[in-house]
Amino acid sequence: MGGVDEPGLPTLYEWAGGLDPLRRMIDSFYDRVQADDILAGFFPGGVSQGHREHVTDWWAEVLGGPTTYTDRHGGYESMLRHHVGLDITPEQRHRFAATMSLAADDADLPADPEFRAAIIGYLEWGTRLAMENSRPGAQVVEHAPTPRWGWGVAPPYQG
Ligand code: HEM
Repeated sequence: MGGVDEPGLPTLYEWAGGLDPLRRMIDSFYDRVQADDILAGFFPGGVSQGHREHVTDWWAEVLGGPTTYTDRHGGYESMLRHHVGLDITPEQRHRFAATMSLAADDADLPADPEFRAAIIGYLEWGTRLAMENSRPGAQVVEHAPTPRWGWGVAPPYQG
């Protein structure tokens, strides 16, 4: 699976342990969101199973796994469309990112600092883009590939 890192490094998807751990993280994340005083309002009636699956597929693809979100769920354009007009505040963005970090713990994702720094980097980037794109009248990038995230400046510590 192609990634943005040097050849020979595992993808973040592989390091995470594949789809099941990511599914556990997203499930726990949305369970927390449903009970959250400032985020629950984005999902009236709760977060559907379909939404949870789509977002899991998005994360898997971004982290270097299968391209299911692009192949079956509409790719970048569909993800973008879901955020336009939400008018996400800085406080909501921060809560979203902090909650995902807790959900990664809940799901027992690898806890090594290099892996966690990489996924928090993606979260910080992604939530800031989502917030900017969600402002009323925002000039959005309408077409783009689904991003691929890598280890960045801290490659995995492999002993
Ligand atoms: C790293 C940051 C983010 C990622 C990866 C992400 C991912 C996604 C994806 C993939 C979808 C579309 C699901 C589908 O195809 O059905 C979606 C929808 C949505 N996201 Fe995000 N999102 C991010 C940030 C945010 C933030 C910061 C908020 C609000 C605080 C938010 C609220 C929503 C809402 C309300 C929907 C639409 C639900 C619906 O109408 O079905 N997202 N998100």
